Amino acid sequence: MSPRPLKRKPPEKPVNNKKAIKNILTLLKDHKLKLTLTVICAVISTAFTILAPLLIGQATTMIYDGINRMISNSGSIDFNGLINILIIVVILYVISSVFTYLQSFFLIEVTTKISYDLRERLIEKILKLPMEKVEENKRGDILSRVTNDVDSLQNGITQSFIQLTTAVITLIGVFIMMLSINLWMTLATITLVPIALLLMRFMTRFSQKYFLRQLEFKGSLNGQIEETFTGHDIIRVFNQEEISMDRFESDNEKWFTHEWKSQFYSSLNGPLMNFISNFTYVVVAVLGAVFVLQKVIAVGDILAFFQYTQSFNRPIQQITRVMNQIQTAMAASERIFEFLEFEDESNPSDRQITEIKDGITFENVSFSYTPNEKIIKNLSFDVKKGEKIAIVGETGAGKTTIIKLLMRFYDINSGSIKIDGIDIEEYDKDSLRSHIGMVLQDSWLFSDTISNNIRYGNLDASDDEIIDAASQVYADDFVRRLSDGYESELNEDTDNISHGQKQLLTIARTILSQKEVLILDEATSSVDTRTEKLIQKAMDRLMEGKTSFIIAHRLSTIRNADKIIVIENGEIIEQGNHEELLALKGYYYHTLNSQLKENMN
Ligand SMILES: Nc1ncnc2c1ncn2[C@@H]1O[C@H](COP(=O)(O)OP(=O)(O)OP(=O)(O)O)[C@@H](O)[C@H]1O
Repeated sequence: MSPRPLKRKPPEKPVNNKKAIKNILTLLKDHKLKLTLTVICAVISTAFTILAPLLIGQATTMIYDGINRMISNSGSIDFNGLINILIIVVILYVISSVFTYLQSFFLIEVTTKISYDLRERLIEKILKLPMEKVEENKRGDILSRVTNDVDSLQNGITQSFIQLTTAVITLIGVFIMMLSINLWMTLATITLVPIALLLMRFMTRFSQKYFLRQLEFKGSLNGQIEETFTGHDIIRVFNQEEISMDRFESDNEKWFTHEWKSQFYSSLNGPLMNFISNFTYVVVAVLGAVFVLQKVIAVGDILAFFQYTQSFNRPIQQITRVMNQIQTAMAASERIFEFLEFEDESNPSDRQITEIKDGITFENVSFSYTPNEKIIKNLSFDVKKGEKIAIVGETGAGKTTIIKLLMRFYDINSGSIKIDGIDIEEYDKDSLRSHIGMVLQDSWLFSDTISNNIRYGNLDASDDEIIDAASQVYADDFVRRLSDGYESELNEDTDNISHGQKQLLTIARTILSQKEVLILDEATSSVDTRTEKLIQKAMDRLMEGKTSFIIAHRLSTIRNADKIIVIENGEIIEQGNHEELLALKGYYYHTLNSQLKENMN
């Protein structure tokens, strides 16, 4: 298959907050019970923490009064009362800790389940996407959505839920407690809140756009890292290290700049909030001193009030901090849902193909990937059941495209492709594909044992059937020579067996799958002559009695094909069997001759 230009994603639009929140809410909807429990636990644990300073304040007043009594010789500190208060404080803190733990416990259950479901939905979506969508999205970008974005969303929900609920409850509770101590001091504290909120909004708006761009570059960089890794040997062979590095550096730098800016603006929040908080502290201290002198409030109350002022500022700081996480989570949710909202591949018919009786016909088929460029032009040919048809032509002529059309990876623009006289558009796509087996140039094997790789063709196959399939394609010999035989593990890039051996294994897999129609994309990469002969024999064995499409590069291998079609720029320029095409003295004749001469040389 010919390489395709990589498409870069267009610059991302700013987050649609309303939609992102709606999407996050739909995720939370299924977990109402646990979320309610989380909130209840948060209320209890926070309420108990809020009560403690008041009691500690009372204890302080008790000590203060006791010392005064001792000075005036009229009594001493009420130690019993003091111990009672302290015991209650300890109990409050213990209960509060238990409920804080429960709050996290319920929430983690919810968020990990949400991530689990999202990952599953994303993978399911990848498998259901139409071909063009898969091809137009970079692998690294999709990978980044499944891993990074799901993680960011999970962290965002966990952190924001815990911190927001605690912060709001604390704010309300502390406000009530402060009011119960003194109205004026409370008013002085809360007048500074709107200023803090305004600053917070300003900073968040600034950092938000950088957060989003940062995620985008992360996706792009992931794609490049993956390409550098998978194409490592190619990059080295072509001495393209520098270009690769330049490309990487440019995106890495953009990531760096955006990450730096987003972190910078969000980190300004902390010092600003601290300043406001310290300012409040001073105002309250002055007012408190005046009120104590006027004997309006007790000394312990001042101490309690100071603690409340701090507890009042902390949630505001927490909210600013959490705002950034919410922004990241919303950006992540947007990228996740944008992907999930792609239309699935349509499959309107459920008509099944039980058996192919007559054959396959292409009638005046035209097709283009992009509106302006016709790749297949008015193509007509037919293949009878059990026949072998070879498709030949220069690279980029459209051979692979013909196969993609037969598989219905793309829909044709005009004409029709028929199986037994019925348009393939009238069949269920899965049923159509289930009758077709493929052996491609890039033999796709996964990291598992050799026997499981062959078994992929038919999951119910017994060990004997696997060995039989391998023997039929002459793979049994080399497999047995491996130290663990059929149980040998192929590594991630399957580079522990040769290219030719991989081909033999994929042929064995296809033999096992017993498909009626076969598509063989002949490997162009050179394997040694002995393996090449083995592969050829294996392919012949595979094709026995099947309807086969062979995309051939070496014309010597298709002499005995029932029909050969020569494609040029998406059109058939010659068709017939080997002898007929030789007699034409056209493309086939000349190409075959030049290939034979090359071989002799
Ligand atoms: N997904 C795609 N989007 C746009 N153009 C494409 C796409 N796939 C292939 N093409 C273009 O269609 C033309 C035919 O490609 P095709 O892969 O069918 O050629 P081919 O004959 O199989 O080539 P090769 O022998 O190199 O595999 C090429 O010009 C190719 O660039």
